[in-house]
Amino acid sequence: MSIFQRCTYSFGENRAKNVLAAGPFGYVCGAAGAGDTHRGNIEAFQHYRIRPRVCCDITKRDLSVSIFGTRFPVPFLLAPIGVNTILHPDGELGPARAAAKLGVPYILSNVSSVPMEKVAEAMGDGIRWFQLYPPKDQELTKSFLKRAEDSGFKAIVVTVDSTILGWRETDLQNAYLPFLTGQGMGIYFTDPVFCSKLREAPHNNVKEAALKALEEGNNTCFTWKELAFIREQTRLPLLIKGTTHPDDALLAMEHGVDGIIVSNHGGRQLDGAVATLEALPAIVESIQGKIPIIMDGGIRRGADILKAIALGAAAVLIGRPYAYALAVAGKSEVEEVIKHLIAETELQLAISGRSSKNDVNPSLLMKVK
Ligand SMILES: Cc1cc2nc3c(=O)[nH]c(=O)nc-3n(C[C@H](O)[C@H](O)[C@H](O)COP(=O)(O)O)c2cc1C
Ligand SMILES: CCCCCCC(=O)C(=O)O
Repeated sequence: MSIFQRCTYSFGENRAKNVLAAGPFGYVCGAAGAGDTHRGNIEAFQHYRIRPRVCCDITKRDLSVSIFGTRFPVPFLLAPIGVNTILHPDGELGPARAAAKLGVPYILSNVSSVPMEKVAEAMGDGIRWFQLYPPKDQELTKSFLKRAEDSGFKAIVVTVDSTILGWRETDLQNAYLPFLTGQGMGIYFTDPVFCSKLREAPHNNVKEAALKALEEGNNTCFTWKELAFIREQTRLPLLIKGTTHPDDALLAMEHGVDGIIVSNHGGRQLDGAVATLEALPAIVESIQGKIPIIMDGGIRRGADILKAIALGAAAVLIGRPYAYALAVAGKSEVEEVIKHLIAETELQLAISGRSSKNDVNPSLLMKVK
């Protein structure tokens, strides 16, 4: 089976491929190295099958989940995906508005093409979290965090698996790096601390400004010490995104994080890395329910969402499926993806003989491979 055929309904890669040029399509669909981890994330869901119960009252169904004291209607959020203007002119405003309309939380990428204040304005009361690629400069870190707090973002997600970019062969072949034309720079280029480091305004020399931003994000000396610094700077719930190792999950908790996102960046960073669904149980075991664990990587279907929850995830992130939809027709198509995933997950839950997310536990699954 091709991994191109698993996205919900008709929102998959194929439709995005029809509307995107080779560079942007390769960027979103591509992965690191041979793509083994990207494929592995998706295939891992086939190693588990759902074992439904019957003769259960499934008339009332509740998919809602509470994280950091906020109740979400469904157990998924939209993953941070940067540089959305390569997919659609609305950029991040498309998924942000779709998520807000349907009550699904949206995690805004640090490399958004749209400034975070504009995304916040577009979302109104919609639940939003801010994803940080910790820059080298701590003053810039503080500025990003303050802007996020002032704009009503309710949690900070620090992505820790991408202080250096992976070996992305499709992008290398296409010589494609969208940041150099200023895409994905909406937050950097509007930041006073960042702009004070430049010789001229970013829009007068886009390439130089973008290279400076990439240099900030290329933070190869980021360690637990710098995470502790971030912890001190915000009272918002703090999550790390990008671990698959139980020891790192424990270390993160010791450094005061409030949640873990088990992720390998959709296979875009370390090829050959363990699939996230396979990594999840050991992390659940190590954390012992003390803080919520969210996972992403390969979630394409309602069945995938149920399987991740059964293995201990509090919620999951939807990544590429909404990016493909954005490319096809902007906000309205992102809404369609979200609606389809909600409907499919709810039906899957019911037909499994469960009426609430709280009834979903490892007994729902059978390991088959
Ligand atoms: C085009 C693209 C851009 C991404 N940008 C970011 C980003 O800015 N920050 C981040 O933490 N993760 C980023 N990710 C990773 C996603 O948040 C998520 O971990 C991944 O897409 C999950 O894999 P899946 O899409 O195959 O389900 C990006 C992924 C893609 C496909
Ligand atoms: C400074 C980090 C740039 C990351 C680029 C966006 C991303 O996460 C991805 O393409 O994957």
